[in-house]
Amino acid sequence: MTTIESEKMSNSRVTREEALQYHHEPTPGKFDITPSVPMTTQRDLSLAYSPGVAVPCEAIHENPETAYDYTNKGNLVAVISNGTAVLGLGNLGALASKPVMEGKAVLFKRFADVNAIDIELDSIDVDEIVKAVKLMEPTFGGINLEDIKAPECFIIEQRLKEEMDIPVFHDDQHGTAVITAAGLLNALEMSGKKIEDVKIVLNGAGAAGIACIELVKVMGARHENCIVCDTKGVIYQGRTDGMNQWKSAHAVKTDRRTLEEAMDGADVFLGVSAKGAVTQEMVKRMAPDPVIFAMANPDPEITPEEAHEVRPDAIVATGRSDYPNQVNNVLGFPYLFRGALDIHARAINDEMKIACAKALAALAREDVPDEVAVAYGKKLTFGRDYIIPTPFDPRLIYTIPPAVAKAGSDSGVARRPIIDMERYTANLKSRMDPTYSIIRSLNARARAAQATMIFAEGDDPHVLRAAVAYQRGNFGKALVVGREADVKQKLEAAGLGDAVPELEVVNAATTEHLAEYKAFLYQRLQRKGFDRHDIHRLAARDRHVFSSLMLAHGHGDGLITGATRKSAHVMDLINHVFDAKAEDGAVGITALLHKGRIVLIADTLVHEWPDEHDLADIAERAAAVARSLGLEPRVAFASFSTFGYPISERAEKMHLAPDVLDERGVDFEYDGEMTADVALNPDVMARYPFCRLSGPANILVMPARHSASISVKMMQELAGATVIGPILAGVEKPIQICSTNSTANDILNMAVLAANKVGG
Ligand SMILES: NC(=O)C1=CN([C@@H]2O[C@H](COP(=O)(O)OP(=O)(O)OC[C@H]3O[C@@H](n4cnc5c(N)ncnc54)[C@H](OP(=O)(O)O)[C@@H]3O)[C@@H](O)[C@H]2O)C=CC1
Ligand SMILES: CC(=O)C(=O)O
Ligand SMILES: [Mg+2]
Repeated sequence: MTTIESEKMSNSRVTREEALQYHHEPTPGKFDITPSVPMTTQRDLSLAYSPGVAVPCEAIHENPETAYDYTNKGNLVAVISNGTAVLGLGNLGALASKPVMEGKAVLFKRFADVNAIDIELDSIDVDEIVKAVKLMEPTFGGINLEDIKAPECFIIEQRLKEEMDIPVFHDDQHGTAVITAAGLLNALEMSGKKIEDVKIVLNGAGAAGIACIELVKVMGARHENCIVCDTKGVIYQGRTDGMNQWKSAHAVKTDRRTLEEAMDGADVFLGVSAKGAVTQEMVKRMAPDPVIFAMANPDPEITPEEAHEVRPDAIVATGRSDYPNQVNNVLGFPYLFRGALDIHARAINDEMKIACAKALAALAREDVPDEVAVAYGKKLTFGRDYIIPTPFDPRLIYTIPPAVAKAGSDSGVARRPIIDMERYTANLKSRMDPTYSIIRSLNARARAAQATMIFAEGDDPHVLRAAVAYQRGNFGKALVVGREADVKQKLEAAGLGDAVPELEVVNAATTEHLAEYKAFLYQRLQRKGFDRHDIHRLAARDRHVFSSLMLAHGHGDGLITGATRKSAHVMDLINHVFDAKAEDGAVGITALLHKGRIVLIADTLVHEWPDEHDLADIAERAAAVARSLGLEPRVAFASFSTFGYPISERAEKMHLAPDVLDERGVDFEYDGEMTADVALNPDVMARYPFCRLSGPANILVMPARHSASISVKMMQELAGATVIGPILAGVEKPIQICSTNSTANDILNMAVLAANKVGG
């Protein structure tokens, strides 16, 4: 299987139902707004609203620049569309463009920590749109125009730039042009050609097309070497049909009239037009080592498979995330605005765009760090399948905005230039939520493991959704335990009828291995009061036991269960097949993800009331799990007392546990006992200068299972923390016990964790 095939398979199975469900749950749409200040007391109310709010109002009235200090203006961008060119889908109107605009807003946040709000304007009148956007100037630090069709977009952007004192940036024009320029620089280097010499064909003379060809010409491409086409074919000198001033500027003297003729001998094809606009016949006519950027969304002008079939020597890029070489403005707009906002820019000018393109091109040539390779499940090296950085590259956030900010400062559009670039870069690094990269690494490792996962509870719709997602996400094979008719009916009811033929159902009543399983179980339980009748009942009728038997016999690599029954009960059943008790060394560890932090809580599942030796065992197991997640462990033995005060019989074991680890000579940091605030808050920890932890704890070993479990549930319910686990460590095979209120996504996360254990 080629890289392209495997890469495409891993992500492309997005069904209509999945896309609609993604947009519907947990709440309709793709983002929420949360306050960043306390808003609980009467005093908070007095500060946030009347009378306190009057003070910043007057300050801003006196000095408008202080709006950047006292409001969210400086980190707020409006994503504005009228829906006249929604991706390559055409004029869907303002309302139907909202999912794309919400999506762009989420990408701003995810990739560059820029707050963005979508605004859909129900108008095709240029004057009306200009007026509406201009009136919003006080609110925003920048304006990102999106999916507004040409030629109106050119007039709207130009007028707004002239009339507004904040950056106005039409992403489809300049975002696309910047990324195209970056990709093209590298692709031409690969094919050993010079931009001054190459023959370029551009298909699509709209927002994206005109901006791309202009930037490519600024970079050195010669006017006479560039042929631009639209729906009417080649834009030649003297053409009158379907023309406008922006197209006319790129008309050339030529006899060629069709795209097919234009492609004859071309070195580069740039497509920002529509699905399927390019045929294999056209591609065949291109020059050796052709560069093909088929960037129409959601479907390209020609797929990489089609292009490579007839031209194995082609360097191919698309706008999609499921092929190598994603030339998409997502690599630009988050970082261009981050850099622009951070210097309180008045505009995003050409210097900033060129700096962005050059920085992107340079980043793709750099050695790709292992963490990126792990996240993508393969080593990326500068070459035909890697001419541009991948959108999830964590280096983008601290590489591109500094280049943009510097260019903005040097070219005079900064209200507040960055003085200390090193410090700025360090701030950008710490700005991004580290939990993203951990989750991505877990996913990548799970994909590499290709584990066959047993989903024990095939009668539960959440479990079925997770099993389908596991398989469609290319993590491996999902085996669902249940009755075929029942699984089919539940899948259909969940809107996943098309997944029925994909999932393998294992029915205990009809499996060929039942006799083997029963013999194994009888061997284990015969001296524990179980007769052959009991064994049959357990093996054939209890899906937790049956699934555990499958796992024990290697008929699956990992087991996911517990979504329908209480975990303690499920643990008892699993213990019939595996040695997963406290005395066997089993430990339950739950990961809490909240506000960019990951904290492991242990033991949330197995030890009811551990003594100091058990606590030391738990710490060791948790430290190993932390390392497998890429965290350097810092263990705190949590208590209601800190370093011996107040004295209490209940806290004594927490006080003694570090001594046990001292004796064992372990290779990670630990200390205690201490309260949760000492463990987690560096300022409070600083009151105990002798504390041996070098930073806030990322593992809290709890005094008992009840306190561990209560803490997790409180963080989940009160703080909205994401919970992964409990991860069952210290058991021979990967088993994950979900909770009864798990969502399909929680269950999928558990399967990913189990697959990570299979991968080692
Ligand atoms: N990968 C990326 O990052 C980006 C990709 N795009 C994609 O580029 C495409 C165009 O977007 P945008 O410029 O905003 O839209 P516009 O509506 O502004 O322009 C569309 C242009 O494409 C031309 N066109 C449409 N269909 C064909 C066809 N079959 N053959 C030749 N030309 C055609 C139109 O011709 P005419 O003038 O004759 O009507 C027009 O010139 C979309 O598919 C969009 O998804 C856009 C931005 C970023
Ligand atoms: C990517 C993008 O902005 C588009 O296709 O319109
Ligand atoms: Mg767009």
